[in-house]
Amino acid sequence: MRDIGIFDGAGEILALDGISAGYRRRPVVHDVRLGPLPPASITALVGPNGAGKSTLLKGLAGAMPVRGRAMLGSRDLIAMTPRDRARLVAHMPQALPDRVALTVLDAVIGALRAGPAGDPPPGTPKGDAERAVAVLDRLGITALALQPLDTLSGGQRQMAALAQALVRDPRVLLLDEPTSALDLRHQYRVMATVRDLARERALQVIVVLHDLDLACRWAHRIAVLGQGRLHAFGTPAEAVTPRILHDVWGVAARVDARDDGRVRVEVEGLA
Ligand SMILES: Nc1ncnc2c1ncn2[C@@H]1O[C@H](COP(=O)(O)OP(=O)(O)OP(=O)(O)O)[C@@H](O)[C@H]1O
Repeated sequence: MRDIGIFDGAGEILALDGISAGYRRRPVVHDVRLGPLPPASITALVGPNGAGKSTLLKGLAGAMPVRGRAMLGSRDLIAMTPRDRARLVAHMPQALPDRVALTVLDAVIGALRAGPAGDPPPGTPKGDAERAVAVLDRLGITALALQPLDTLSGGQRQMAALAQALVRDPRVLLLDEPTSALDLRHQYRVMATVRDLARERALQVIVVLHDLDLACRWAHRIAVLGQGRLHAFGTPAEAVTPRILHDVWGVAARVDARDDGRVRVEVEGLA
């Protein structure tokens, strides 16, 4: 397998086994077996609207019931108590934070205090407010700290939501379309920050993305979900093929392999 930029080093492998989830007895995610996901890596979860991507993330985050196993090293996230899982997993949902009068800084501090958080890396400031400020700084949004959420643009609220997930110092970071409202500069900033954090802290990152170019550019692994089932998993070149684009998205597309092992997708029409 041609691999791109996976970092050597510490960290635990994540592997999903037989994950199923649904709503009021309507199954939506079916028996997903995914992995092993290397430590310190980004896995992009892609697929058409309604494929079950958000449902899968919510299940892993403990926000809805789920069957199966999600092994982080030797620990099963699904079998853990909510408190133990909250220490390891942070979830940025698709829905943006409410338009409330809370400032960004208070919202990020609130996220940190919402439950038991992970252990911060050495050198992290001790106080909750200092920890929150450090995350805003890392994301380049310190200037928003004292602005109320209800005065922010959609993209700014998306950055605030990401800060709420990052401040918890998780081992597993689940991001649901974190760049959908962002301009090019902020898309780059978010993906580069997430990549750097994955490397520095040996995080597992699973990120839902609709933009396949963004996914192929930043992710080490791509998982393709269609109608709640896993259709492909591998490096971008392995998982994003004309056949998969045809079968899962219903489009006719050209996929150009690049020298660096990444791919570029050109949709030419509907299949
Ligand atoms: N709260 C809910 N109650 C009932 N059904 C739901 C609920 N949320 C999602 N669904 C259904 O589950 C299916 C999968 O939805 P999900 O949001 O997981 O898909 P997705 O792949 O994230 O889609 P998108 O790319 O459009 O965000 C859809 O058919 C959707 O209608």
